[in-house]
Amino acid sequence: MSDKIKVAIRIRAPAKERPKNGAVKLVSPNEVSVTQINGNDTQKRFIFDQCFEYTEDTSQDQLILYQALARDYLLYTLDGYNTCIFAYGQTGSGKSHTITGSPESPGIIYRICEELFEVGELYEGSENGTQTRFTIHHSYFEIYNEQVRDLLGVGKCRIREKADKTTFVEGLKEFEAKNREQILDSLKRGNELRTTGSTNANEHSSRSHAIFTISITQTEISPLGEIFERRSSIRLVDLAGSERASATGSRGDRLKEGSNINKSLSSLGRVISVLAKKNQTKLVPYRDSALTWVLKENLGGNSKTCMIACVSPSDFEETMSTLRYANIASHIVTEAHINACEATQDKEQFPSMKTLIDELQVALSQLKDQKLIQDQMRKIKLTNRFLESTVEREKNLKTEYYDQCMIISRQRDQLSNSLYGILSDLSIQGQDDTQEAIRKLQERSTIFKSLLDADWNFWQPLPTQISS
Ligand SMILES: Nc1ncnc2c1ncn2[C@@H]1O[C@H](COP(=O)(O)OP(=O)(O)OP(=O)(O)O)[C@@H](O)[C@H]1O
Repeated sequence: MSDKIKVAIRIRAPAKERPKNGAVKLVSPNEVSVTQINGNDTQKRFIFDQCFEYTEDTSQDQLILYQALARDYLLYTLDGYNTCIFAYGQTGSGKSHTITGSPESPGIIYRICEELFEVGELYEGSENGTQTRFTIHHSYFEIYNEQVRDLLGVGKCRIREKADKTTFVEGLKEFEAKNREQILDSLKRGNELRTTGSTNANEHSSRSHAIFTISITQTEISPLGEIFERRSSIRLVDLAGSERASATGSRGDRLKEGSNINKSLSSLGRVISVLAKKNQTKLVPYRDSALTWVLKENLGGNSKTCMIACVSPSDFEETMSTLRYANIASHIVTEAHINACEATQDKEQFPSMKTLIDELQVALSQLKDQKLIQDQMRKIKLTNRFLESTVEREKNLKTEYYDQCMIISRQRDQLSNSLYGILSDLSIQGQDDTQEAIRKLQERSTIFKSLLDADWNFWQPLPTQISS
């Protein structure tokens, strides 16, 4: 799909250190006027896709810019397009403020991270049997004095060309991120390593071009095991600022850096003007600088790209130069397409994903078996506890019965003694007392029998039936 590079203008809040020879104003949401304050008050007007003015509430300004402009690029990326937002402008005009910002006044990267994971959670999961997985990676590098340096990994990297003529940074480390904090932590670490320096125009001036990339892989697996994959990335580029040595007061290293920055921005300008010409047949000089070589696809290939041109409200010459540059860029057309591949096209990956599904199914059935064993273990433990309490109860019962048995045995002894006494009496006293002795004997024999019965019951088997 052919797509024009979108160009937006952002007018920053006035800064004390800036010259006051111009007045940049918003005429309408897509038009700015620049007036030169030189007695004649010459005015020029420029039309762009969108224009943003400053207000007293910096944080609110950041939110408005994100919602009205940058969010669309996150959504395009989620649709599967490669996208890029780059901030261009003179030094101190608010590029880093726009791209990164600060925790108090978060810029585009902060806000993208916030929404990316929220949206990721919504997309992920299962619907109609189709599983969707989201994987997010990020990388961060700078181009300083024409050298590429990984800000998250170690050392220098090289820009290489692939067989399909796209370029990539060889050796650049990509890190997976599971949440917003992991990306923001990398951003903080990278910014601490990024080359900055102090100039007359900006106390914390970026002396390198910084490129932060978030890559998203969305994998959908249908119930039949077919795989549909989208891989896309969003590049957030904070360019070093164009500057005039006289304005920045640079010397020594700062001067050398400044000259390299200007060279690469001029080369970006040349690439932009070649690309902006309709039916251009001229070779695009991407190789002229590391910056244009690495941004090749974003400027003239498969990418939806947005340029945010940052300007100061009162600096006539610099603002005019930025707006002219932006105006040329607004004519560039890129060819963005959704980076998706279906299972049928992705034959190499298909068998490996099928193997993965088979392995997952085996693991699942093993887990089910484990669950069964756990259930049985629980039952056995319960039965065991029940058996223990039954044995304990039996023990107590036996003790009770034993005590009763002792009592009975004592009573039986007493009874037999008494019987023995009666029989002795009988033999001593003679006939008259016989009747009385027999009566006593019968009475005691009844008691004796009942005691014997009780004794007999005691030896009945105990109730031993235990349910499992
Ligand atoms: N729109 C804005 N509102 C409020 N403050 C801003 C705005 N733009 C920039 N600033 C402030 O101005 C200062 C310089 O801005 P910033 O560092 O973003 O400029 P820059 O274009 O990245 O400069 P350089 O090219 O030198 O790195 C910072 O303190 C920043 O917070």
